[in-house]
Amino acid sequence: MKQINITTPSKNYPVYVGEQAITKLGEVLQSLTPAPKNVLIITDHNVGELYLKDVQAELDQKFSYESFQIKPGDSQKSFENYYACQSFALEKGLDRTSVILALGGGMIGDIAGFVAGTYMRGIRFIQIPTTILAHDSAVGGKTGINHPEGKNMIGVFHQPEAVIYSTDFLSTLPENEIRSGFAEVIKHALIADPSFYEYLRKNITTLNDLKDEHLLNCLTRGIEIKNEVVSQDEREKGIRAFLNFGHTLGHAIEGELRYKDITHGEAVAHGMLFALSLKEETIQLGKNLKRWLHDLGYPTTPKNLSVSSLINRMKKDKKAAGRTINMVLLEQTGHPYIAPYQAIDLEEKLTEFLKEN
Ligand SMILES: NC(=O)c1ccc[n+]([C@@H]2O[C@H](COP(=O)([O-])OP(=O)(O)OC[C@H]3O[C@@H](n4cnc5c(N)ncnc54)[C@H](O)[C@@H]3O)[C@@H](O)[C@H]2O)c1
Ligand SMILES: O=C(O)C(=O)C[C@@H](O)[C@H](O)[C@H](O)COP(=O)(O)O
Ligand SMILES: [Zn+2]
Repeated sequence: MKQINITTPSKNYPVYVGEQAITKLGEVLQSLTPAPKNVLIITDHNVGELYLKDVQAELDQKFSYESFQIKPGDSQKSFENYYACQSFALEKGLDRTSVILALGGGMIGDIAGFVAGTYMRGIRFIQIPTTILAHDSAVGGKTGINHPEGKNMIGVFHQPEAVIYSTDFLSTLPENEIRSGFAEVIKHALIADPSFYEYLRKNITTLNDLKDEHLLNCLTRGIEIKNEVVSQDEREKGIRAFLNFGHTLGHAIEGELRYKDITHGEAVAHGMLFALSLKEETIQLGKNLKRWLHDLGYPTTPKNLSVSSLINRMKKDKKAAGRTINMVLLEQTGHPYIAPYQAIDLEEKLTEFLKEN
């Protein structure tokens, strides 16, 4: 098992990654001060069915616990479910010593983290990620829920006590979720590490390659890159915005599709291709990435998207300032920067992009 230490101004914490990492859970909980009075596991029905018993087995006879399950899917990262989790926590008598366990992918990590960050003004939580994508979402402390008007519009920065990443849980992921998670791995490589990008290009030529040592390398290097950024800029005053590469359009697509019918990573993949298409210097990089993604089975952009609706959503992006849409672009691999755009200029480019992709 590997350990990566996350260092942020508000908290330092370990990420344990590897087969059977879940066996660390009891030890991690026992090390907390004050000792938790009780534990609340929040998960979704799919993950609950598969792995809740493994987590409960680590708690049995040591901690008193309750479990709460919500429906799967990003449309469930909602105010209604946030409220339902809070009500359950109150009913079950969680107090300020209690700990929430977020067992699932990024949807669960984000909503359960937000519940923890706001219950009685903030209690502790532990991330137990079960998707490849969650190498990104479980680290760095961004938590929150969606609003029909925009993705992750309501939330808090709240760091977990630990991340326990049991890679044996990843064996049941469906193919589209493997693609979704790998898109964020590609993002980390593109914004921060040209040699890691080359490694991925060479070694991941089919989804089948995403296992064993390659999978572990993807997760650990992705987490290290995220830590390098978040440790310098926890609250996104500057360089953390680079982690949003591909997200300005990606989030707009997810919102237009009502957080259904597309995975987060697929939407981000479209957003990265769009960003790379905007500058002469990265057009070839974008064309190569497009061919690779196609070979890995990523879908083309959804049809029937309204350009003006997408642009309206991009204007409300959290990086936008006044009427300026701030896009994360690359000078080249490993060199991200922020480029300001007026909506009218992006509209034309997006129309062209959607026709060709
Ligand atoms: N906080 C952050 O920094 C951050 C970073 C990236 C993404 N996100 C957020 O994360 C969310 C996406 O996360 P995700 O891609 O993990 O999606 P998800 O949590 O919705 O999981 C995807 C699907 O896979 C299922 N699933 C999860 N683990 C499984 C397993 N081991 N085996 C079988 N099925 C499993 C889930 O039930 C769900 O149907 C989005 O809401 C996105 O905004 C947050
Ligand atoms: O951690 C970050 O910072 C990121 O931007 C990581 C993204 O992959 C993630 O999707 C994040 O939730 C987007 O944040 P938002 O602030 O744009 O909602
Ligand atoms: Zn993301």
